[in-house]
Amino acid sequence: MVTAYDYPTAKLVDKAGVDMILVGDSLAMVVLGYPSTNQLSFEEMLIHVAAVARARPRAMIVGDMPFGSYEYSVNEAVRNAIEMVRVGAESVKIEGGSEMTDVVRGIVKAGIPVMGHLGLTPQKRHLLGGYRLRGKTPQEAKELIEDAKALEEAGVYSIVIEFVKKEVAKEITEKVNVPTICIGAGPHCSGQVLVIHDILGLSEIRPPFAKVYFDCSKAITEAVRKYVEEVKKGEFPNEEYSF
Ligand SMILES: Nc1nc(=O)c2c([nH]1)NC[C@@H]1CN(c3ccc(C(=O)N[C@@H](CCC(=O)O)C(=O)O)cc3)CN21
Ligand SMILES: CC(C)C(=O)C(=O)O
Ligand SMILES: [Mg+2]
Repeated sequence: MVTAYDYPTAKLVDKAGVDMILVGDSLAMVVLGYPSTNQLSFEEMLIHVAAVARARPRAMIVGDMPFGSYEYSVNEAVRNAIEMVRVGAESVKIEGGSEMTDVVRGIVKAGIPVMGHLGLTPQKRHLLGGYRLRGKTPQEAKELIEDAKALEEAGVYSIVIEFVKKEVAKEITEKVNVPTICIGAGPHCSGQVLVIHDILGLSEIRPPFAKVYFDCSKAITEAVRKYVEEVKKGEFPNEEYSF
């Protein structure tokens, strides 16, 4: 799984062969320039889910429920999940464990597959005390395993495990019967996910677990620098591009 937030990127990552495209709320930070994911509105998320859906990818589209769109009540969570599906999401992801089981049940009852998200849940970072590695103490490990079981029991079809000790992610993967999709939680998971801007070297804040596969930032700056230079020199547009 990889994130994508717009039409052309969705086309490109789908062509690369991913199984799932996550329209993550990381959109807030990597595309919209907000300081955290907490600033993203539900309306902004809908615009990006719709853009990805227009690419009609083969991969399944997972829409990340933004902060404030599923916490007030089960009713509001279901209403918003339905809105996500109306604009093109094929499943939704919500952050949280045992405390979110009623919301998971409600959304699944409405016919929408729900993906869970445990460990470092960025929307709750003030409560967790920052973007820190989770599952370091036996108590934290125990809670994560219990949360995973509670989510499975509530009906999630998969669980994202973010920035958790690899041994704990392994134990969760062994103890639940739904696939685990990990990010910064080691290799002993059913699948992996990364933020596309991290893969391409286009993010300012890059977590320690994100690998840059190709640094596009230099290529972009260089291409535009050349264009500026050619325009200033009067080399562009030349005959070929003039009509
Ligand atoms: N570009 C990007 N990639 C991501 O994977 C991502 C985002 N943005 N934004 C939303 C969350 C935030 N994530 C993050 C962000 C920072 C750290 C990080 O630097 N952790 C430090 C400690 C920082 C602290 O103590 O607050 C570490 O070394 O553990 C980890 C995960 C993962 N998610
Ligand atoms: C990193 C993934 C799991 C995510 O939630 C996001 O991109 O918002
Ligand atoms: Mg997210």
